[in-house]
Amino acid sequence: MTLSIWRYAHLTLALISFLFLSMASITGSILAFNAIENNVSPYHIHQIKQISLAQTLPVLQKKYLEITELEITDNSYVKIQGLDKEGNDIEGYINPENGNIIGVPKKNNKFIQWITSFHRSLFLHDTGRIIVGINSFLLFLIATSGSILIIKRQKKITRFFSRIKKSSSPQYYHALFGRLMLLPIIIISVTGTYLTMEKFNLFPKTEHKITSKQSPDPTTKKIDFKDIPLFSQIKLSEVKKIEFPFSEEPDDYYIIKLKDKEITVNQFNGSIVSQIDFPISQKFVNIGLDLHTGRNSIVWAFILIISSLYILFFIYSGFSITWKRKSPKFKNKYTKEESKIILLVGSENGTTFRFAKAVYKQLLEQGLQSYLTELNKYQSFPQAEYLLIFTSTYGLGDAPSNAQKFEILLKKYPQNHPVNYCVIGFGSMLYNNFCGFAEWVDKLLNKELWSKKLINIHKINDKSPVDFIEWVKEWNKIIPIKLYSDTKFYKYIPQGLKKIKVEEVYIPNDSKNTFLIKLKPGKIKFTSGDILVVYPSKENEKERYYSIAKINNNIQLSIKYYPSGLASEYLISRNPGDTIYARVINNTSFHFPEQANQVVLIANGTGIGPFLGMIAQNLKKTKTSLYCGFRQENEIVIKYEQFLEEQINQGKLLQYDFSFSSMREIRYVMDLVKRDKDFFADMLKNNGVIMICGSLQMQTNVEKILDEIVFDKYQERIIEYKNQGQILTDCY
Ligand SMILES: Cc1cc2nc3c(=O)[nH]c(=O)nc-3n(C[C@H](O)[C@H](O)[C@H](O)COP(=O)(O)O)c2cc1C
Repeated sequence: MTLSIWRYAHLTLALISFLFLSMASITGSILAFNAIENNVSPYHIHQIKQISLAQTLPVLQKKYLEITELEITDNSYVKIQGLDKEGNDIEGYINPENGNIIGVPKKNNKFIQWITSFHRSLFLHDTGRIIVGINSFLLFLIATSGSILIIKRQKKITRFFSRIKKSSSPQYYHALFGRLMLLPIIIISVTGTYLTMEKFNLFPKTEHKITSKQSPDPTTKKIDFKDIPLFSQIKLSEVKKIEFPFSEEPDDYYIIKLKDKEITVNQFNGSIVSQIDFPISQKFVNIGLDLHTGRNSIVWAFILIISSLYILFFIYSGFSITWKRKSPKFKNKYTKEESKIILLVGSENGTTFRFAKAVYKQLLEQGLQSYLTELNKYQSFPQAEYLLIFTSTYGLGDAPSNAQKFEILLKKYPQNHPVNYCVIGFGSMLYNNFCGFAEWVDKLLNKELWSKKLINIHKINDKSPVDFIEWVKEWNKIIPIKLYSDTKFYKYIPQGLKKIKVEEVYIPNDSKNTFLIKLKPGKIKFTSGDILVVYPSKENEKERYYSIAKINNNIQLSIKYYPSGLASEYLISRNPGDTIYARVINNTSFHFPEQANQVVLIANGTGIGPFLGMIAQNLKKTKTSLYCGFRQENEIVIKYEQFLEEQINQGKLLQYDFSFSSMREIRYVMDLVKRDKDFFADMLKNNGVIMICGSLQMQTNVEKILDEIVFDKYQERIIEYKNQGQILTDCY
């Protein structure tokens, strides 16, 4: 709830100001670029902070007949006006160390003047300045609300700069770069706001004037500049302008305008005649201008350019996040209020949606008012006559993510009239809980007083159109609304498949229970932890997911062999040189953590597969340990051991430990974790990362033990570490 308030605040502020901010960022980056140009100009005096007036003025006095004015510009150029030894007028930029003229002042570049005026006031004078000031303040609020969103995302303020779970989504980059650019953007916005407020005199401006009683003595001989103590104290960087006395009259003085005061100095004895201290707000204006424009530092001006460009990126990525959130994945023709047939879908990877959409399309073709949505969007459907549930199952018989709220919503929104329902479950017979979630949904609906079961639950194994047709036939028998009963209407021809060459198939002599296959990836981009989706037949939509190890730039898969299993049977009978059809899924949530100080990899069985690649790719030599459980020590395990020993010798792995569950002493990988409990508790406490790959049962057991371990030692819960991205899992 609070998250959405901040999110809406962040979005609303961005919506109000994005046009202005885009223009201000573009013009701001041009001006910051101009500041760099000015800084590298030969007229820019870099030692301006070291040279005093007592050094410069005598040099000028010697070189020129008369100096009327000396000015230090905002770009640290030293400019003089006066007469040369021949009595000719001079005006130019000088080198304050030798007094030589090094350039003639030019009029400001028209384009830069135009950009400056647009940046400051949008060519709207005072109104424009007010708009600019307000929008600068809005930028400050956007940065603040964005910071709060990051704190909420990271759970704790102290984790503000901790690792963000990597993904290729715009959210990830928005948050990642948002944190980096936060400080400069806050500085830009605060100084922008301050400078506008100052312009409108919103701060008190009391000047403090001190006048000396001492009257000048015209008979005294003029003393040398270098002997005037005040002139030795004042550095050129503090000066804005010096007006020299017109004549040798006693009441003609040096008027020295500094950044924070104006001093009138007696030309004969160098005493201070009067001093006006500018208000403190003037000092802040100078600091504000330095920070807002980068006029005095190339590095800061460069940071300002980068920040301005990032503001443009944040506008783009922010709107793309909102667009993705708001834009419906699917547009219904009829509303849920008027629809008679409601199709509710639970799907993680979209295949179940495909079947539901194929049915939905046919219903629309027959002019039937139908409505298709996710199970998480369940509510009351006032006109519903039929409720068709299509859902897959994940985890250990759990709901896919877009169906997790269904049980609560079902209780919350009882239908107010009888509705016929049927459930079509999508799952895989390879799992113990085949279509477990669909069964649960069927049970829940059955209990509702308003529900009437139309057809018994149908279970579809492995997205099989043949299985689906069985349900269609049953439906067609009972319901007058007819659906196509040919598999071709429900088949899916996978797109974007790549041909990949087989390099080697390693089948151990003692057991082919687990085998390795090496593939030549060609130009495909991938890394260890990504997923290879293998299609045993190009025309067939059946697919299998395998976790990739990247070793010597090849794809290596560790595969469990299922006799007569579609994909494992297919892969084990490949020969070197054969090609297979596959595609890579970029699985960013299970990549080796780049920034972790320590990583522990935990696996069982073929779960070791991606870890072999991650270890081989550990060129940074991050402290990495591996714990793995197998049934017994056999040929493939010895092959793994040999590989891991090599990695230890190369410094890519610290240590590994294997457990065996069918040897004399029965040990599971959980037992190894329990044995090294202090090590696990401490490494998590010290921001280490644990990666788990293998069976879901092993994941559940390991997480349970880790939970006990961190609770015993530090009274913490494992869920917190999971939320912080310190426990990464890829189990099946
Ligand atoms: C990690 C994982 C866990 C799964 N768990 C189960 C399960 O417990 N029971 C089951 O019947 N199917 C399970 N499946 C299979 C999916 O439910 C099945 O592939 C389904 O067709 C996917 O549909 P979807 O693409 O719409 O999400 C699992 C699949 C994966 C990848």
